[in-house]
Amino acid sequence: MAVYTQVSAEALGDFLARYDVGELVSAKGIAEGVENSNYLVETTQDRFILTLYERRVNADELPYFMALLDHLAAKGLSVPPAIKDRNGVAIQRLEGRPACLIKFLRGVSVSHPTPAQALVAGGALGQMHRAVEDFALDRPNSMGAQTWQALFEQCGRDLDRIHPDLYDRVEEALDQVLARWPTDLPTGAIHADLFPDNILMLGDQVTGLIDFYFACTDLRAYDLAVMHGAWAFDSTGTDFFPATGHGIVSGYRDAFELSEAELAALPVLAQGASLRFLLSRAWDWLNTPADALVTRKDPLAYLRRYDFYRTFDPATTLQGVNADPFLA
Ligand SMILES: Nc1ncnc2c1ncn2[C@@H]1O[C@H](COP(=O)(O)OP(=O)(O)O)[C@@H](O)[C@H]1O
Ligand SMILES: N[C@@H](CCOP(=O)(O)O)C(=O)O
Repeated sequence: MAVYTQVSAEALGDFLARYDVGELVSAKGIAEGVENSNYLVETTQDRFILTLYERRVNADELPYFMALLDHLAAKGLSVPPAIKDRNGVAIQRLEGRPACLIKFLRGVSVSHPTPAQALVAGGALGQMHRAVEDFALDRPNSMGAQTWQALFEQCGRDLDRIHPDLYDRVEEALDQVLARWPTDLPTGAIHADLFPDNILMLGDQVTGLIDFYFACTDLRAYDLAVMHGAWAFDSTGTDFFPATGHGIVSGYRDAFELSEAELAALPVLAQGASLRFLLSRAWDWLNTPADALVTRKDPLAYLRRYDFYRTFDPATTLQGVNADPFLA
């Protein structure tokens, strides 16, 4: 459960009084998520999400995220903009943390996406990339390829407390991936964390894209690679579901464009994405206080994905499987 900051009823009542949203009826901490504290807030008028920003979200960067959400919403995408108070202010403070009241979107995130759901989800990413072609703001990727070596060194030999040889494995993998990291592919605003838990769906329809707090300017195809890894495996990273992986890439291509160069780079981008989530999960695994109300995510599930993508990478000597995981 991700509730790092407790919000008292009194503080929440005072906070809501700044808005035209009615009176507080109830507030419940939301179990899902690992980065921020989220509450489902019900008032006499509507439901809202209350987010208090923790950990990796820098308060100075909230205006970028809010501008991106406003831009996407203005283009007709189903994303949740922050509600503005009576003075037009969206970014507030509550219980000592930066906080926003966010539009509630219908839908649920699927745990076992079907190929049909992957197709529409990949399409939603393509629509997002199209919609930001005229988005003017930039934000460097705070979890991008240039940051992985430092995060690896911060984890250090403690990685071997998670799994014997993990330090050596990651060191070698980083050398391999960073040496081949592409720099000449199209860039734009990317979501960078479009896991199934960040897409709300009803049946085979996407009803919302949420959790844009890793959004940044980076390679568009990297966003697709992140999504492929997050959607096309079981949660342990052991079983690969080819039709789901194909659905993500096909849906994206139907909605937007994917050049031959981007397609060719997907294996190394997916390896890099695997290392990115392996490292952030490993850091959290080693540093989350025992009493935190959050479920830590398994770093090794991304070591398995890395091994999978490495096997498919034509640039390595470790081939041996014929099927292409990205194309049908
Ligand atoms: N705008 C929203 N509408 C409906 N539910 C939401 C919304 N934003 C977040 N949620 C719910 O809260 C959960 C956690 O939100 P998320 O932004 O993923 O948290 P975190 O940033 O901590 O990972 C989501 O899985 C979803 O259930
Ligand atoms: N998706 C990341 C962790 C970030 O959590 P989220 O709930 O904000 O998506 C992972 O699975 O490691």
